[in-house]
Amino acid sequence: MAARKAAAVRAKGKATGRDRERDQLELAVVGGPAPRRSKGAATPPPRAPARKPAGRARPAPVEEPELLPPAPEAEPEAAPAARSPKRRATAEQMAQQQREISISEFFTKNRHLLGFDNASKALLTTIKEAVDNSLDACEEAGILPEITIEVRDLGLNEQGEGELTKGEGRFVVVVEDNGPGIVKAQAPKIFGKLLYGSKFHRLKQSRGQQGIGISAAAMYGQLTTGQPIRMISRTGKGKPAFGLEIQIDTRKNNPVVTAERQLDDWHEHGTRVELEIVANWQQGQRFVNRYVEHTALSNPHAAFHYLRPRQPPLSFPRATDELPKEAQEIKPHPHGVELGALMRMAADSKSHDVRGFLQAAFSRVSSTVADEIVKKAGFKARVRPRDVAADREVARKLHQAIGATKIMAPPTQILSPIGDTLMRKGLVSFLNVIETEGPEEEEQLDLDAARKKKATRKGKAAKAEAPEVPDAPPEEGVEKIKGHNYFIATVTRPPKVYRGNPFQVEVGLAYGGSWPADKPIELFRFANRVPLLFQRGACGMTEAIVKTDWRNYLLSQPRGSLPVGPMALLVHIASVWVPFTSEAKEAVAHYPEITREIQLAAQECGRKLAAHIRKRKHADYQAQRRSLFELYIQEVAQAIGKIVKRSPDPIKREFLRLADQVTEQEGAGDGLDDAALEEQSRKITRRPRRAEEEEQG
Ligand SMILES: Nc1ncnc2c1ncn2[C@@H]1O[C@H](COP(=O)(O)OP(=O)(O)OP(=O)(O)O)[C@@H](O)[C@H]1O
Repeated sequence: MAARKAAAVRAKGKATGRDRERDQLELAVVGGPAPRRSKGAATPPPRAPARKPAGRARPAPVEEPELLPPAPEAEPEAAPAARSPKRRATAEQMAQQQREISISEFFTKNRHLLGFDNASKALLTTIKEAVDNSLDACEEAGILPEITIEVRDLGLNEQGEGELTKGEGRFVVVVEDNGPGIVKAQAPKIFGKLLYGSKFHRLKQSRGQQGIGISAAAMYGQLTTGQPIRMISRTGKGKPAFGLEIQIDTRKNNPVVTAERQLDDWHEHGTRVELEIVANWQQGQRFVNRYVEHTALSNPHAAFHYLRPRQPPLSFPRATDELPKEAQEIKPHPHGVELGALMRMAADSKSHDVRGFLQAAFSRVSSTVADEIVKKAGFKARVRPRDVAADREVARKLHQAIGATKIMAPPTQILSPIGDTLMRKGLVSFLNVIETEGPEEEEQLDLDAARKKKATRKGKAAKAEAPEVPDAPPEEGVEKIKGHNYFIATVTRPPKVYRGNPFQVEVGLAYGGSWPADKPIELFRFANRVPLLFQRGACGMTEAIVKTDWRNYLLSQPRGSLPVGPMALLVHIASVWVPFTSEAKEAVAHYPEITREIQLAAQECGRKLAAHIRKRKHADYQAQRRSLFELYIQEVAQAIGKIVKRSPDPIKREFLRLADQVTEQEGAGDGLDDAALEEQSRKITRRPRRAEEEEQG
C-alpha cells in the first residue's frame, strides 16, 4: 500500500528528496530491492514506476506498520548524501609501499602465533622446541635419549645465589642431548632461518613438523635480549665438536654466524643449544615443570635431568631401555590430495607418463589402480605429468577419476604409538614423581585458586578422596604408588585415517590415589608424544572427552564439561601429520574421524574403570559389614556359649570362618552390575542369622 502511494507521487513528478528517501526505506521493507546509489551522486537517480505484474493479480501484501522504519525526520543519518571524499592515495602511490614480507619479519610481529605471546609461555615454548628436536633426533638415529634441561636465572650469581628474579627477567635456557649431532654446514640454517627443516616435506610421525620451532626460539631470544643462539654439536668419534653463535637477519630470513670455535673435549655425539631470553620463571615454571613431567610420561624410553634455579635438580630415569618402534615415512594417499596439490606434484614429477607419476607419487597405487584411474579420466592418448601440471581441465579429470576409484586405505602400521605396557609404565613413573613433588596446577594463572587446590590435594584431599582399595589381595590393574592405590587402565585403538593421513589414538587413565575426588578430572593431551599444555578448551581432544558420557562409567559429569572424580586421563594421538589448529601446535583440530576414535578409546577405558569402581564399592561395603559383624561377634559368641554351655572361643572362630566364606563368595560377584551387587549384599546380611539359628537348633 505504501509502495503504491509512493509510486503515485513519483508518477506526478512532485516527489521531494525526503519523499524519495522514505520510498526507498518503505520499498526495502515490503521486499523491493534497495536502490543503488552511484558513487558521488548527490541524489538517487529517478526510478521508473513499479510495473504491474502480468497474469493473475497477487493479493496485496499484508501491511505491518510496526515494521516500518521511523520517519526520516527522526534520523540524523538520513541527512543529504555526503560529497565524494577526497582521494587520499593513488594506486601508484600505494604501489610504492607494496613489497615482499620476510617470514621472519612476519613472525617477529606475530610471535604469539608461534607460542611466544608472553614471557612465561615463551619460556616453555623455547624449552619445548629444543627438547622435541632432541627427542626426534635421538629416535631417528636409534639412540636412547639422555636429555638435560637447564634454566638459569641471570639475576643470580655464578653459584646460583641471590634473589630470584620476580616477574620478567633474563634467563638462560640450555637443552643438551646425546643425539646424532648436526652437520656444521647445516647448523646456521637450522638455527638462523625460519621454515628450514627435515620434517615438513615428509609424511612421518615426529614431534616437529613445520621447520620453524628452534629458529623461532632463537628469534625470540634475539628480539628480547639481543643475544645470538649459541650451539655446540658433534656428530661422532673422530669428528671435531664445533660451537657457533648464530643471529637471524630478519629482513632476509637468513642466518649470520657471529662467532665460531672448535672444541677439543666434548661428548662423543650430541647437540647443546643455549638461548638467552626474557622469561618469567615465577609464573612460567609451572608450565615447564608440567611439560617435563608429561614428556617423561609419554617418553618412558628417555631420561631427563632438569636443573632449575634455586631448587634441587629433578631426574626422570628412563622406564624402559627399549626404543619406540621406528615410525615409517609414507607417501600421500591419493584420496587426500587436492586439485592444486595434484598439479604441483605433477609438475615436480620425473615420470614420463601419468600412470608412472601416480604410482611413484602416491601410496596404494598399483599399476592396475593407475590403469583404472586413467581409464576413468577418459584419457585417450598418452598423458604426461607435465600436461596435468599445465592444463587445469586435464588435472580436474584426473582428480575426479582418483576420487571415483576405489583405492586401498593408506598403510597404518607405520605409526609408533606408546603402547599399553609403556603407557602404564609411564603413568606409574609419572605418578611417582607427582606423589613426591606434589602435582602441578592448571594452565590458568590463577594463583589463589592454585594455592587452594594444592592445599586440597595435600591435606584435605584425604577426606574427599575415594576410599582406598583394600590392601590385599592387590586387584588387577591397581598399582601402589607411595602408599596410594591407583587403578590404571589403558587402551590403544587400531590405526585409522583422516584426510588420507593415518593416525592412532591411545587413552590411559589413573584413578584414585591422591587425586581429589570432588574436582574435574585432569586431562593430559599429547600429540606425537608431545604434551599440549595450552588451548585445552579449543582442542578436539577435549571435545571428544567432554562428549563422552562418563556417567555410564560411574563418574559424575556436569553438562558439557569434563567428568568429576579422582582421575587423570591421558589422551594421545600419533599421526604422520597432526592437524594442529595453529603454528604454535597447542590444540588439535576437530576432525570427526579423530573425535570418534578418541571417544571409542575413552569408552573402552571407561568400561574398565566402571568394573573397578563397582568392585571397590562392593569391597568397601563388605569390609564395613564385616567390621560391624566383628564388633558384636565376641558378645554373641559368649551368649551362645552360655546357652549351649560351651566355650565361646570355638564359636567365635566358627563365626569368623563363616564371615570369611561369605566375603569370599561375594568376592566372586565381579562383573555384576550395581543392582545385582546390592541384591547379593542383602542376601548375605540374612545369612549369619540363619547360620546362628541352625547352630542353636
Ligand atoms: N638437537 C638436534 N639434533 C639434530 N637435529 C636437529 C636438532 N635440532 C634441530 N635439528 C634439525 O633442525 C631442523 C629444524 O628444527 P625446527 O625445530 O626448526 O623444526 P622442526 O622440528 O622440523 O619442526 P617444528 O617447527 O614443527 O618444530 C629439524 O627438522 C632437524 O632436522
